[in-house]
Amino acid sequence: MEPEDYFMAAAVLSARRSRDPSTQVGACIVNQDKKVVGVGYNKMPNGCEDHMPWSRSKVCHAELNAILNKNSADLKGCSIYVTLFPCNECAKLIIQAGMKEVIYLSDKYNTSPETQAAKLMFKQAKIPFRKFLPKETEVVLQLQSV
Ligand SMILES: O=c1[nH]c(=O)n([C@H]2C[C@H](O)[C@@H](COP(=O)(O)O)O2)cc1CO
Ligand SMILES: [Zn+2]
Repeated sequence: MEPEDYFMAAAVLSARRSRDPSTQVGACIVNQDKKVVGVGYNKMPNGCEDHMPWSRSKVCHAELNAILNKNSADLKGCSIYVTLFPCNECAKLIIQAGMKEVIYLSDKYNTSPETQAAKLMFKQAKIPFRKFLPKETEVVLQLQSV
């Protein structure tokens, strides 16, 4: 499997854990040695899952969780693979963490002010973003031993 397909597949798989009924988002952070250093998905804050109805405003975004889950000292020079273009709040985190590029799958909220603000900030911070172009468009997982 191509490394980039693997990284985006890790983001897609992570998104599968999200309990957001409308949009499941996954993020996978990769360092300059092409090692995965953090993954995350959009979820309620720990311990709050059972006490609140699902609410978009209370959720921790996939990018935030991937950053907090990092297993390296810092994220300087890392790339982030995301299944949805980051919002303005996540863009700030990505910029401040010193990441070097953003690779996204969907840009379905392209016209929203949050996405527009995120793109503006990435441009100003000179962090390139590009749409992911897979080598393989489908990954089949077999979880049963034969
Ligand atoms: O950067 C992001 N990261 C992220 O995790 N999300 C999550 C928050 C919500 O749970 C969901 C968006 O919900 P909706 O499609 O209903 O607006 O995606 C959304 C964005 C950008 O919109
Ligand atoms: Zn966000």
